[in-house]
Amino acid sequence: MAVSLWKKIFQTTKERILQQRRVSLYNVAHGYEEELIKKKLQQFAGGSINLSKEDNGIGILTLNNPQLMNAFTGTMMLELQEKVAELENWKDGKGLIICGAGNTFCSGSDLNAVKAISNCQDGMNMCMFMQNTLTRLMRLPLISVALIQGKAIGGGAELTTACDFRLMTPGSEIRFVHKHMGLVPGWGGAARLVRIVGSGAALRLLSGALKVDPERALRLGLSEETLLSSEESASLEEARAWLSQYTEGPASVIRAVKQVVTAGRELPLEDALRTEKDVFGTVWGGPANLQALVRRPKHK
Ligand SMILES: CC[C@H](C(=O)O)C(=O)SCCNC(=O)CCNC(=O)[C@H](O)C(C)(C)COP(=O)(O)OP(=O)(O)OC[C@H]1O[C@@H](n2cnc3c(N)ncnc32)[C@H](O)[C@@H]1OP(=O)(O)O
Repeated sequence: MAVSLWKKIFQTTKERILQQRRVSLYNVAHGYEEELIKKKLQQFAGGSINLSKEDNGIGILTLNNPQLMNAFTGTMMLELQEKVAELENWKDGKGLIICGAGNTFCSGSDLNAVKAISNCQDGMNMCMFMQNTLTRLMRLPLISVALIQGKAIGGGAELTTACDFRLMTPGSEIRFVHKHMGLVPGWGGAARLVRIVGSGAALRLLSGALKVDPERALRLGLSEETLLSSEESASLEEARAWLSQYTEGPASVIRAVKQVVTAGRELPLEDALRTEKDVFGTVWGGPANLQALVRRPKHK
């Protein structure tokens, strides 16, 4: 009886944590028509989003449309949503690196597609589609890093803010060019940028459409580190090594760490505390905890 009650409580907690992660910001109640925009996006094909899941629990997500500086075509937006869903179901995952093919990050949305869907309804639906996807990406229980080589422009700059950390290669730049396009960020990039660099710096970056080089990004706290190499595979190796400092250890614990930080970042204090309690319950008395109690490590 007691065992089945505990099982039920544990199951409900787990479901609650999972639900919180997958919940979409927008649905029909907001006038969002996902099937409509998916059909539209399908018409603008090209490029791909590639995901490789390594045995060490690190995923590498590559934006692959180098002819257009990895601009997001419609089908790439759809593929990104699919890959995020795949990562949500990857129980052994601990970390994620997002990078671009051809040694550049991403130049935002494909301007050819944007021109064709420049009416208000399509624009709103595309905006809600990308916000839903990038919010799910941000909430993945994986420690995520944007590896910025070359240029991260417009929506590409926004994508970097959906990651926990940004690493830049020498000579790379992040630039919110939206103002020059008569726009503001619409993929959630402004809201996230304010939380990363503060409202004053965010206002300067957006209203000036300023180029952010690695030095400025470090000063602003937008980037964690400037890597030594700007060569494609060497910088990926550096990013892997950087991330491994934080993903060392059992997946259950690393994922739990990300979950409590996500709750602290997003929820009002009391809700964050409750989530922390729920997540704590998933690791307390778990294998890693029991093994540590046997080993009794000294943290000198
Ligand atoms: C909310 C998101 C928002 C939205 O649309 O809703 C945005 O993302 S707005 C921002 C959209 N992006 C841009 O305005 C970028 C425009 N492109 C550039 O500024 C430059 O191409 C740059 C800085 C990315 C790269 O410059 P570079 O000199 O290194 O290369 P090229 O200009 O020769 O580019 C090579 C080739 O790629 C084409 N290209 C680049 N970006 C895009 C794009 N976003 N959409 C479509 N095509 C793009 C560029 O036109 C060149 O093709 P070519 O046939 O040789 O002209």
